[in-house]
Amino acid sequence: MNTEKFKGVFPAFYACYDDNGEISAERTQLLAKHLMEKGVKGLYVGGSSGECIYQSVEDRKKILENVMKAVKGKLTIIAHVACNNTKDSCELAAHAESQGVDAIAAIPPIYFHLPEYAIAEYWNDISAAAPNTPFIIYNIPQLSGTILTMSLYKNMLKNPNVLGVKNSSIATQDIQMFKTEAGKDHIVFNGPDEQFISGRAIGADGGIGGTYAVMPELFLKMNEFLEEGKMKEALEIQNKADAIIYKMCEAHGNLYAVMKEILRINENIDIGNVRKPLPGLIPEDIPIVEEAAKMIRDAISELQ
Ligand SMILES: CC(=O)N[C@@H]([C@@H](O)[C@H](O)[C@H](O)CO)[C@@H](O)CC(=O)C(=O)O
Repeated sequence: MNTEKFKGVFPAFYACYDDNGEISAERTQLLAKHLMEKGVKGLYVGGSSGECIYQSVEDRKKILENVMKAVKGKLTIIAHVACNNTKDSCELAAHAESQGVDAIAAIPPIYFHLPEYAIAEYWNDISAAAPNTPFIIYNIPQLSGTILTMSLYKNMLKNPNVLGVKNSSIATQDIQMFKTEAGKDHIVFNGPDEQFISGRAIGADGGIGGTYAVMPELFLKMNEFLEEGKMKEALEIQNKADAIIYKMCEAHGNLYAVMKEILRINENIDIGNVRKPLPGLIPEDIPIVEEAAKMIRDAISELQ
């Protein structure tokens, strides 16, 4: 497998809605082009930040098709396809392959706590529906309720299409364990943006993050510094990024609602609001959002 194209900064793509809350093809393409111009390596489409759990199969196909149309093969595209049932997930996996994505990804099944052999079967069924596309396990135990154990990972590595893990668990040590187990020709992505540099330092090849899209410059610069061995400089930016994330998390509205508003303020890009039941912004959130938007502008202007 060519793993080079998976190394770097991958914003988790946001759901782009029109003013009625339906998927907007135009706004999806606009955001994809905007991020491409910022110089990111690729996009992670249809994950948590993409509000996948609140979208229909048709919604998700439409988003991916428009991202593919916008980037025209110039970015590495990873499509998250899990739908919480095997049939729909396989349909999205086959669709993603037909669109020419670089990899597909999937969380484990949620709600019922299934035995590991059933989780492996779920992932392998999805992978088999896109037989010519690498498969990435999305480990996000705090949301999915399932931990990617080493025994489950070892079992999954028997599938030659398994490329690695997008690791959103909080312990960075997990990154090291997945990396060591699978070896050089596999990939591990850092999930928590708050510890981008720690994840990269312990072995992550790149990062997929929900907050990158509002401040790609900061994550690109951190990545650059890390590649040059400049840890002190990278840490300085990480501290600023973390302060911004904590500020954004102060709002009553969901983090994605905050970030969509920040895109409007800082970039003049309107991708609509969040879909219910995610809470939208309330008037009291506006000063918080404005402050976070300014913190982002300041941090970018301070980059060397
Ligand atoms: C729990 C969670 O949502 N984690 C995010 C982080 O990027 C997160 O938004 C960020 O670290 C802020 O807390 C990502 O790992 C999720 C992600 O990349 C996705 O949208 O699929």
